[in-house]
Amino acid sequence: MYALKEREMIFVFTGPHGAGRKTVAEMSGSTLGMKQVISYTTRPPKATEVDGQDYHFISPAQFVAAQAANEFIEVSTVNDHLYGIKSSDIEQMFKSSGSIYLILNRSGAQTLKQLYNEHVVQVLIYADKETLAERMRESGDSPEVIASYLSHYEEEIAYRDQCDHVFENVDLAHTVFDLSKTLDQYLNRNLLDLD
Ligand SMILES: Nc1ncnc2c1ncn2[C@@H]1O[C@H](COP(=O)(O)OP(=O)(O)OP(=O)(O)O)[C@@H](O)[C@H]1O
Ligand SMILES: Nc1nc2c(ncn2[C@@H]2O[C@H](COP(=O)(O)O)[C@@H](O)[C@H]2O)c(=O)[nH]1
Repeated sequence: MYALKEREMIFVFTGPHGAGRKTVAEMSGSTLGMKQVISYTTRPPKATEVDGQDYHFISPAQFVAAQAANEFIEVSTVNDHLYGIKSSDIEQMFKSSGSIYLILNRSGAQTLKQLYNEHVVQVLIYADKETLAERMRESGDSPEVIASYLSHYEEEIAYRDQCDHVFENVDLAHTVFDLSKTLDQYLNRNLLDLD
């Protein structure tokens, strides 16, 4: 496992599927100069997804081989598909950025917190169930896919009590503004510590 240096920070975005975690994390991330660590998954790519950008899409056999070689620091199964993060990718990202972010479900967030403790800031992004269903319908998900994602809603929302910050994402610009301001405090705190 990669040992973090004193001022290195990991921001973990969690919350229910479709809440806008990816959208707000990318927007705040680019403003604040944070890099995303991309997960590996055995889930097939959606029409709009790009390999290496949204996920590293790999076969179940490739995933199992990487797991057997102890390459993942965290693995999760969602809707029968495997997801994981490689320790080497975290180390690589820290070579070019003092802080990184990941988008994970609650089990992934929990594992990162256990592994890296005070270096991890957990941020929960949410919207109400009907808003999420509407967003998923708009992006072309079938009723079955929507139902299967929403079946995790309560479980993901219940994690809010263990998160450092919680944002309801209704107005996108508003969420990104508040989020960036909050995360900037952690980054500035580290800069001040350097003085
Ligand atoms: N505040 C918002 N208002 C309306 N639509 C939004 C808002 N935030 C995000 N969206 C849209 O909702 C959809 C889901 O957003 P996003 O992919 O960022 O969610 P996510 O939580 O990362 O979910 P996923 O697990 O699908 O990656 C996208 O089409 C995005 O453009
Ligand atoms: N614990 C982990 N969760 C992950 C990882 N990569 C993504 N995710 C989360 O899984 C669900 C499903 O993702 P989807 O893209 O298929 O909708 C979602 O909550 C992701 O944030 C990971 O490496 N570990």
